[in-house]
Amino acid sequence: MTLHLKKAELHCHIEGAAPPSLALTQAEKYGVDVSGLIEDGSYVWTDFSEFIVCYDRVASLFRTEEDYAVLAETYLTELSAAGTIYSEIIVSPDHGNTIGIGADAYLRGLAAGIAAARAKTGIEGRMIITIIRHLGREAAERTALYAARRDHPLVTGFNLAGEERMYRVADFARAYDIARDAGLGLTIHAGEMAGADSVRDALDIVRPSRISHGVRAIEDADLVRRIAAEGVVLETCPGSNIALGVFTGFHAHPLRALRDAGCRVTLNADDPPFFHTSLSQEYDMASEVMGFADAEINAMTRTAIEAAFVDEDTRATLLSRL
Ligand SMILES: Nc1ncnc2[nH]cnc12
Ligand SMILES: [Zn+2]
Repeated sequence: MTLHLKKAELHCHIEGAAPPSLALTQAEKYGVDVSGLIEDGSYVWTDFSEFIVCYDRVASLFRTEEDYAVLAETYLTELSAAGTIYSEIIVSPDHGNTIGIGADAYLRGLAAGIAAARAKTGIEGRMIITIIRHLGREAAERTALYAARRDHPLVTGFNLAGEERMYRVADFARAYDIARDAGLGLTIHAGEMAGADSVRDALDIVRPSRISHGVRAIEDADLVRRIAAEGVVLETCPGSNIALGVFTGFHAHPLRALRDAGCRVTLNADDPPFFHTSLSQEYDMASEVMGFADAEINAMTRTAIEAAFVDEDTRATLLSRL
């Protein structure tokens, strides 16, 4: 168990953090039939494409500012109970538009949830606006412009999620230029469902300080050396990778190999209940199955705080709490 360890998370999609029990409550509230979506208390999907469909169906059960406030507060409160002092949630204004409340109300709700959790528990939270790869370039640039204009103190970063096997990183170069010019921290999903080329493109074109996943860089030793040399931080999510079949199990996951090669690595839960995990379970697995000592896990937590998209005063305060 790692309950005694402080924790920090850089990578959790907020709709992907909704427990099935909360999704069921939402479905009842809106009279939505969830057969085929939730069975025996678990989300139903079999591969990445189905996972994305399932994710979008769950997201559609959150329809008001208050629904989003409850979701963020619930998740962050649970994280705090496991010793977590910092969390970046990945948020998607496109979902706010899809459900009809609009991006502003969507972010307002999430921000209220973050503030409520902080007031109750002290956990610090930030929002990373994501563009969604399979929605294409125009939608991405629209969302990037929105992120650049939306000068909210809790919105501090920019990401690209969705189907990595669609489009090329170059198609999102302008969206990232907009986000970079706006001063947002940059990270990008790469090296999860696609291989080393995708990670190399992400580094060349986006020049991010972090990569979401990045674990398939292990397929190319030169690329691993480059990630280590450039100090790019990997937001690894082992449980997610295993659930999605990227690796066959924890014994086959490259977290340790990447760390031993000098890459800066962190532990994250991605979409915890979809992948039957949680941040504390990722820490437990790192300790009990992957064999990392407490000091090595603490180093990953410190790396997360060092790489967090926060102002320097907040970073210093968080580091002092470790
Ligand atoms: N693991 C993941 N990869 C890409 N896009 C996602 N959106 C939600 N979870 C995701
Ligand atoms: Zn992710």
